[in-house]
Amino acid sequence: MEQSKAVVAMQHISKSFGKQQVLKDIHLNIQEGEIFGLLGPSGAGKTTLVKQLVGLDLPSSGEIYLFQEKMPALKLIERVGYMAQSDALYEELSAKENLQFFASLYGLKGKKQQQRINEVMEIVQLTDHLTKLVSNYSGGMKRRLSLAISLLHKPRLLILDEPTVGIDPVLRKSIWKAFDNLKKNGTTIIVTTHVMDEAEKCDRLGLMRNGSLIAVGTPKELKQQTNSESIEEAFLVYGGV
Ligand SMILES: Nc1ncnc2c1ncn2[C@@H]1O[C@H](COP(=O)(O)OP(=O)(O)OP(=O)(O)O)[C@@H](O)[C@H]1O
Repeated sequence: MEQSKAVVAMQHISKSFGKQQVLKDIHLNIQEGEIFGLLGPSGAGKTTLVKQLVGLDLPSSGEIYLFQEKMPALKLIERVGYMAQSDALYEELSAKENLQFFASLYGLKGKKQQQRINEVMEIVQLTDHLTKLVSNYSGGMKRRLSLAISLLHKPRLLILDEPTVGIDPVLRKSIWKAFDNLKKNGTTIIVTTHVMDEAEKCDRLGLMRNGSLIAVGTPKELKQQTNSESIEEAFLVYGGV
């Protein structure tokens, strides 16, 4: 795959915490407008990998380029939207106040801010709960609010760590529809997931196990190469289980 135009290029990324090597020589390019899924069991290193991508942590070795610029680079922040695995919300504030706070960090003010807040809340179907205190939100609602916040500044690259945990299948479907719409506008999306039906919706998947990327390909390719009926089965074949 062509590296020069890649939105994300990871070269020989390794990460250790003390003696534990958590990422092992990861090499991966992701192109503009792709929905790329990172799939792997708990502890495989998915969160650690996306943290290196957004610059929340530095790899022990290797290089990361976003939009052909070497990370870490502060100016890339405005092009990247990140939704962490645990919600970083102000519980004592309303959803609207949370959105206003994050929007102002991105320099969104006045009418434009209000308009964008309405747009992102519509995407996640929380419009009717705009003024509710976050402490009164359900777990799934908090996930959706976090997603709305990550969309506020219209990032070109969206990195989502298990965005649909605690969200029921109907809403999950509508959120994936929103991802498809963002993709159509050229947004690149990286999503970590445990959910197999979500994995099937990705353009390409990276299968992670024990800190290594053991296979990369479209869901169809991964199944064909392993003679598998499902991604789950393909994963087990690649993992040698
Ligand atoms: N700050 C840290 N210090 C020490 N070890 C860490 C740290 N962060 C992650 N690890 C270790 O790195 C390994 C990978 O963790 P990571 O959270 O990346 O996995 P994951 O694939 O995202 O798992 P899950 O699906 O459960 O979120 C685990 O063994 C974890 O304990």
